Amino acid sequence: MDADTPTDEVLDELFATIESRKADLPEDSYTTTLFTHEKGENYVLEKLGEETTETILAAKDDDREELLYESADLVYHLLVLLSMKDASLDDLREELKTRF
Ligand SMILES: N=c1c2ncn([C@@H]3O[C@H](COP(=O)(O)OP(=O)(O)OP(=O)(O)O)[C@@H](O)[C@H]3O)c2ncn1[C@@H]1O[C@H](COP(=O)(O)O)[C@@H](O)[C@H]1O
Repeated sequence: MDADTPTDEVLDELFATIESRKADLPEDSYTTTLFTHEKGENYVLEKLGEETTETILAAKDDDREELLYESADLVYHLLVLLSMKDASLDDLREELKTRF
């Protein structure tokens, strides 16, 4: 993924990168540390809890910049969790579509 990626493709690119890290487990990757952590998926669940709290605090502070930053952290960790559980971004899209 790079800065030239069209905005509407960012989530797909990010999810593809996460899937690639899951397959290859390169050493210098934060995503790899999530897939290989000694606490297993519990570590990602903890991170999701932390990022959720930080997102809520940013909203309560009316800090738009921080809200977007923490929301991005939250979405990234959620996508890692979906990948870890062998669910995909398309599965998420399908679920959302059933609610239209
Ligand atoms: N989108 C992300 C992304 N969002 C958050 N993070 C990491 O998630 C961690 C968040 O944990 P913390 O909140 O503890 O981080 P922190 O900076 O100490 O604290 P805060 O200021 O965020 O509260 C940080 O280490 C961030 O770098 C991410 N790490 C990777 N990605 C994407 O994943 C791709 C692959 O990354 P690697 O696996 O590292 O190659 C990258 O190209 C990015 O596109």
